[in-house]
Amino acid sequence: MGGRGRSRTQRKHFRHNRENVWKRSKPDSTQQDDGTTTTTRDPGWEPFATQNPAFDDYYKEQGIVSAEEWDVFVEVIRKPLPAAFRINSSSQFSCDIRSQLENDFVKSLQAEAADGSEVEGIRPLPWYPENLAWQSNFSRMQLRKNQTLERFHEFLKQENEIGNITRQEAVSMVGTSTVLGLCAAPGSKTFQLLEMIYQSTEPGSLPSGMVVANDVDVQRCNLLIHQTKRMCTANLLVTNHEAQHFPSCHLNKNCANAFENGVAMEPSVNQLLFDRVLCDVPCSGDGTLRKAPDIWRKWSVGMGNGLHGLQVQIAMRGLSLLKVGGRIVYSTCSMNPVENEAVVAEILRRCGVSVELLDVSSELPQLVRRPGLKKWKVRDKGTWLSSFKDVPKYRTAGITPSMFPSGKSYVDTPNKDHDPVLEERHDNDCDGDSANGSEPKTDPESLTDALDEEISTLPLERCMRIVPHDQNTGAFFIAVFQKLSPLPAIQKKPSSLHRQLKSNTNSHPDEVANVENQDMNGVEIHSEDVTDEKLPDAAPEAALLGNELEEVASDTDTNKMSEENELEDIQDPVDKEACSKVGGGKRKLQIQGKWRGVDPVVFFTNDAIVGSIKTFYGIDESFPFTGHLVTRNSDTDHVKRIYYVSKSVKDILELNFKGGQQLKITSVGLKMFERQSSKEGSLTQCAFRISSEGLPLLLPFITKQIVEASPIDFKHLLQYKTIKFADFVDAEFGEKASQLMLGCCVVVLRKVDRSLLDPLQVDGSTIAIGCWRGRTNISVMVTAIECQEMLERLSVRVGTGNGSKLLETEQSSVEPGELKANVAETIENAEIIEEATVS
Ligand SMILES: C[S@@+](CC[C@H](N)C(=O)[O-])C[C@H]1O[C@@H](n2cnc3c(N)ncnc32)[C@H](O)[C@@H]1O
Repeated sequence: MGGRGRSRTQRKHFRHNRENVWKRSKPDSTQQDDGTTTTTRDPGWEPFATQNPAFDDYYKEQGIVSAEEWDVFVEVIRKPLPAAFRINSSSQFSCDIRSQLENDFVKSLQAEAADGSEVEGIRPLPWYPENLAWQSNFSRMQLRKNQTLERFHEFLKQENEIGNITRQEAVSMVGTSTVLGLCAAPGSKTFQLLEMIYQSTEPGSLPSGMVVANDVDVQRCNLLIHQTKRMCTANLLVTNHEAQHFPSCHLNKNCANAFENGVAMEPSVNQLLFDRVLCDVPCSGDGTLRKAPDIWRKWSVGMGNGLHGLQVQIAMRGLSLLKVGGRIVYSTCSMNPVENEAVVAEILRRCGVSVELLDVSSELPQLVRRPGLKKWKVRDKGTWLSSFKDVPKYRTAGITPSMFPSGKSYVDTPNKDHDPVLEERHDNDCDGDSANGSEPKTDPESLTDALDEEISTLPLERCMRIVPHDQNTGAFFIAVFQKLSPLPAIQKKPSSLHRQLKSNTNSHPDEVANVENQDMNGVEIHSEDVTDEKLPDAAPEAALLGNELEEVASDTDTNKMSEENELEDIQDPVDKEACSKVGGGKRKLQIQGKWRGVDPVVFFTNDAIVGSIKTFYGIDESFPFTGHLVTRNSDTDHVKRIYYVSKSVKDILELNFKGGQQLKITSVGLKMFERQSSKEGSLTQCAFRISSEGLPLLLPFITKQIVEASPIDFKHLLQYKTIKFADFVDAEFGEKASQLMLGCCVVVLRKVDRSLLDPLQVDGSTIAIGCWRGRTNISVMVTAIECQEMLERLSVRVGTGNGSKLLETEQSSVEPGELKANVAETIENAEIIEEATVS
C-alpha cells in the first residue's frame, strides 16, 4: 500500500481535483453570454463567488423553479452541499457499520450538533432502503473541530478507503440495475451497480451479472479502477472509449446464444447487447454548484448548448447497445433543459415507437422530485430563441432544431438552404414509419407555423428533476427509457451517407448517431471520419470531466491509496497529435484507433503453473479455473499477476477476441495470484501467493495451507504482524502452523462457538487473512490499514468499541513486548511483507 503504486498522472489528477473552496483563483478567461471573452485578474486568496448574472437570467427565464421559489432556490445552491455516504451493502461488515452509525455516532454527533448551529448531526436518507445511505451536516472544517467530530471524520476516511462506505452525493444514488455504464468515471455509480449485482451472492460464488464501465478519459478510468478495486470484483470490465463510438463486438453467428446472464446476442443483429445501460453523460454540471463552486465563475449558456449534440449521440449509442426489453437511464447533473428534456425529446423523436419513456414517479416515493419541463427556450449569443426558425443562418451549425421543444427544422423560407439531411433527420416524429425503415414523414404544419412559444407534445413530464431546495441536495435529472423493438434504421441513399461522413466541420452532430443505428445492420463506422466533428461552442474541459471527482479525492490521502498494480501499467492513451481542437475551444477529442494503451488482456493457459497452485493450496476441483484466468503478459512463464474473471466477463472477452479485439480494456478481473519474487519465496513449492482481493472467492475451496486461529492469536497476528510458532497462545495452533509448507498460507479466525476439533467451515461471516509461513514464524500479508480496520471491526462486534481491547477474554501468555521483539528478529520476512503490502 502507499502512494508508491500510483502513476504520476494519477497523482496529478488527484491533486487537481481535490475540493478546495478557499483556493487561489488563477487569471482566467470567461466566455460571456454575448459571446465575448473577459479575463479576470488574480484576486488573491478569496472564496469562490457564488453568483453569476448569466446563470440567473437563464434559469429565471427557463422556469425550472417558480418565481416565488427563486430566492430560496438561490440561497440553497449557494450553500455548500452536505456530505453524503453510502454503506456498501455487500461488505462483510455492513451491519456493523450501520449499527455503529445508528447507535454510536447518531448520539454522539447529535450532542455536537445541538451544541452548535447545526440542526442535526447525521441522519439516514429517508428514501434510501435499510438505512444504508446517510447525510452528514458537518462541513469538512467542522469535522476537524474537536475529538468527537475528528473520530467520525477518521471513521469516514478509513471505511471509505477500505471500501465499506462510499462517499457519494445523495442525488446520484438513485439506483438502477444497469450493466453498461457509458460515461462511468470516477465510478461511484459503477460501485453501486456492482453492489447491486453482488446482493445475495454466497461466499465462494460470483454473481451472474457484470458491469462494463467505460469512460473516454483514461485518467478518470484510473480513478474508477481505484474506486471499484475496493469491491474486489471479478465481474467488472473497464474500457476506454468515446461512448458515442462504443464498439459493437461482432460475434460469429455460430456463437450466438452462447451467452447467458447479463449479456446476450441476438443473431439477427450480431452484436453485443446489454440488459441495462447507464448514460450519466458529460454535462455543464450546474447541478453540482454547491459541491464545486468554481462552476459559478465558469458557467455560461454555451456550455449546455455545446454538449447537447454529444449527449444525444451518447444516448443513441446506448440505445443501440441495449437489448430489446432492456432499460436505459439518461442522467445529468445539470439543470439545463437543453441538456435534459431536449435530449430526451430528440431520442423519442429518433426512436419512434421502438422506445418508451417510462413513468418512474412511483419509484423511491420518499425522494422529492419534479416532473420534466414541456417548454423551454434556447439562448445563444445573448438572444432568446423560441423556435429554430429564429436561429440566424450563420448559427445553424451551433444551434440545432433538436434543442427546441418541437424539434422541428422549419425549412420554411425559400432563403434557407434546402438541406435534405436535416429534413430527413429531424422530421422522424414517432409515427412509426421510420421504425420500418421508410423515409420519415414531415409534418406540414410544423414547417410553416410560426409559434411564439413551443410546447413539446412528448410525455416529458415523466422525466425526473431533483432540485436542491426540495431536500437539501444538488440538482439532478433522470429519464428512464425502455427499448420496445429494434431501433429504426433510417435508409439513406449512399450519397447522403457519404456526405454525412465527410462533412466533419459543418455537420450536425446528430448525424453520427443515425449512422450508428446502421451499425446494428452491419455497417462499419470509421471513427476517424466522425470523431473530429465540430461540436458547437465547445464546452470547457471542466464540464466534460464531470463533478464527482472530489468524492474520491477529497478525503483520500493520496499517499495512502491502496495498491493497484494494473494502474502502473496504464499509459495515457491519448495520442497528442491526434487531439483535435474543436470549435475554437479547449476541448480535445480522442481519436480511436490510435490507442497505445496497456498490453492486451490474454487468457492464462499455463497448465503447469495452474496445476502447481491447485496442488499447493489443495484447491477443490469444483472451483472453475479453466478460461477464467487472464493476464496482461502473453509470456506465461513470466507472468507476475494472474486475474480471475467471472463467467459473464469471460464470455465478453471471448467475444472480443472473436470480434477482432475492438474493446480497449483498461482493467479487468480480480487479482487472484501474485508471483512471489522474494528470496524466501523462491524456496517455496508454489511461486504464487493468493492476493487478499482473491482470498474471499477462493476461501471455501482451499483445503491445504489453511489454519484456524483462536481470537487472541488472530488479534496478535493483526497487531504484531509476525509471531514465532512457539509464541502463539494456543500451542496447538503454533504446532499446526509449523506443519504448513513454506510459503503463502491462510489464517482463519475461529468463531467463538467452535472448538478446535470442529472441521473448518466457511460462510459469509468467516474472517480470514493471507499470511506467510516462514522458517520459524507466521507473518501477515495484509496492509497495515487492513489490519487496523479488522481490529476495529472485530472489537465493535464484541462491543468493546476499542480495537486494542479485542476479545480480551482470553488471556495472552505472551507479553506484547516479546511479540514486538519477534518482529525485529524475523527480518527475513520483511521483504515478503513489504512485497505484499506495497505491490
Ligand atoms: C458525470 S461524469 C460521470 C460520473 C459517473 N457516472 C459516476 O458515477 O462516477 C461524466 C463522465 O463522462 C466522461 N466523458 C466525457 N465525454 C465522454 C465521451 N465522449 N465518452 C465517454 N465518456 C465521456 C467524462 O470523462 C466523465 O468521467
